[in-house]
Amino acid sequence: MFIDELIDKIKEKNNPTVVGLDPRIEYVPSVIRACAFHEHGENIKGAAEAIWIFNRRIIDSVHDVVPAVKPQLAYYEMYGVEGLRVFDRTVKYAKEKGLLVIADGKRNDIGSTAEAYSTAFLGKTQVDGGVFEEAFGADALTVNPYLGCDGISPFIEDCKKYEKGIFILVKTSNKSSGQLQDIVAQDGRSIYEIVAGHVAEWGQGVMGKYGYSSVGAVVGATYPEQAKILRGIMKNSYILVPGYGAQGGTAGDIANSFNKDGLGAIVNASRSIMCAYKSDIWKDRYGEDRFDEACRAEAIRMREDINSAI
Ligand SMILES: O=c1ccn([C@@H]2O[C@H](COP(=O)(O)O)[C@@H](O)[C@H]2O)c(=O)[nH]1
Repeated sequence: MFIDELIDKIKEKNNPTVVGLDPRIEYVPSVIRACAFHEHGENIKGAAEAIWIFNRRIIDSVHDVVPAVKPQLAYYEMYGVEGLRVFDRTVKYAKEKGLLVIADGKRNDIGSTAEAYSTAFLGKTQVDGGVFEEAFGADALTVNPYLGCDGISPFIEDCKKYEKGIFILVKTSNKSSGQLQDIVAQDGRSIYEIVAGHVAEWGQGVMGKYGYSSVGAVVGATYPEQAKILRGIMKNSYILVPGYGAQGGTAGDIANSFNKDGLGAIVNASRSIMCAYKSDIWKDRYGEDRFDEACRAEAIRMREDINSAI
């Protein structure tokens, strides 16, 4: 099941972090861009090709360091159909390299449409006469809880049926997340605490061998105090922690998302890894041409940083 596989890989690599693949054409080194534009034209197709090569080289450089990657759908959808093709190739390539893939799509809708979203990312699509085929075939998906439990159930059913995982938004890392999530709504509890209670309950039917559920939560690194409360409410839920690095979250900030067993959370970094070759730490050692080596160096630095804090 997803959560056991994730924990096995975290243990094997001694690394509770995930590399976010949120590519923008301006992150791609100029030589790769020029080559792709020359071959495919200076258009969306050329940009998509350049991004694919960028992603592939990042995956090649970090696949033995991290347990998983987290491509964010928006960065592929912005290149239309060509971008979605790159998303698909990226998912397949990462899996070939032994990585788990967490698709960050924050999907949901009314039950029937949630079911279609779940089929697209976690389940199998019925093609013809009972033949089923994986569409995107991610290992896990981020999910929005705003529609309530009938929007969540289809994803949980697919977690059970296909051994997949979901991470439900509980307390997001952005500045205005408190505008709705912090509203005190019931018995002195905030909305994020109430959602966390549901996440804990929804996860009960999908528990793995380590005592964690394949139904996890998203809690931003930028809210360490809230993370402490949430860790207490969702004792068996794995927490996906975005906001480390580019958004200012530090290793100290993420410590509250972990349990005493050193498990319970996986920390994401996207821009700080993808653009490591431009950072003050690595730019003098690795130029544009060696951007992939800079990604690897930053992924290793992040692993050490996080491990030293938990
Ligand atoms: O609360 C949330 C939920 C998701 N994200 C996503 O994580 C990455 C963060 O990227 P960085 O470059 O490391 O800041 C991105 O895909 C977000 O959409 C989040 O940041 N906060």
